Amino acid sequence: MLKIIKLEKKIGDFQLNVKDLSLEEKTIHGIIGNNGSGKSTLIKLMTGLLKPDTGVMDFGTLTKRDIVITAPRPYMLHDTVYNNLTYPLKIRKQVIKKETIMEWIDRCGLSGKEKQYAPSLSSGERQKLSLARALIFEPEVIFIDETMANMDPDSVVLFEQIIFDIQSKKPATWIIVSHQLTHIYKLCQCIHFMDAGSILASGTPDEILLHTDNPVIRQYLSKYTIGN
Ligand SMILES: Nc1ncnc2c1ncn2[C@@H]1O[C@H](COP(=O)(O)OP(=O)(O)OP(=O)(O)O)[C@@H](O)[C@H]1O
Repeated sequence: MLKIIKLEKKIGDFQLNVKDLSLEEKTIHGIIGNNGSGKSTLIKLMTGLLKPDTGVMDFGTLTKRDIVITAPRPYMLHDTVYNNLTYPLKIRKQVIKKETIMEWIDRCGLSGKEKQYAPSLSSGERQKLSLARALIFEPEVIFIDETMANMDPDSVVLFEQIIFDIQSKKPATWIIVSHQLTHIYKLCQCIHFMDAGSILASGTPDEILLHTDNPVIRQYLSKYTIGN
């Protein structure tokens, strides 16, 4: 279990205040909520990119090396697509097999682009590469902050399949921030709704996305059609 107790962070006028959040491991979690509700701030705190004012985060025996976060506008190393994929393996002193790198390039729909300068990729392609770069070293916990927002629908489905494939073989813990609710509904086993810096509700996709009585969540959902 990844546990958070009384986590607080003030940034300007914004106050994050997560009293108690427990995330079951080897499960796919979604974090949803309106713009500015604190989703990115929460996962930046959880991954150590931001320092909390107060609070306890207990991730058991997991260390920073087991955790990865991908951003909506991912940073690309000033190098080739291929070398962007070898980097996470190098820093973790893992074996680099050309075959594995090429497999990931193919798998995420970047075939033929291995020698391309990564910063010259399109925004959707950069998101695909950043996800491949995050997954290639088989992390225990993966935080995805709207990293599929610029992908075309086929690519979103491709990554959904990659995620399901990983879960069937060597399950990881996923925390996915997204406004793509159909995608969240399909993927996640547990959904957490954020409002004004706090977790307003947690539950199954059906409880949160289909059958909630909460007026704030209903208002948020009223803009969406959740389906295939
Ligand atoms: N460096 C900063 N300085 C001032 N305010 C900030 C800073 N970083 C975040 N905030 C504010 O904190 C609030 C929460 O931001 P956050 O990015 O966590 O929201 P979010 O739920 O991820 O939103 P979105 O759905 O738009 O991505 C916002 O109101 C934002 O303007």
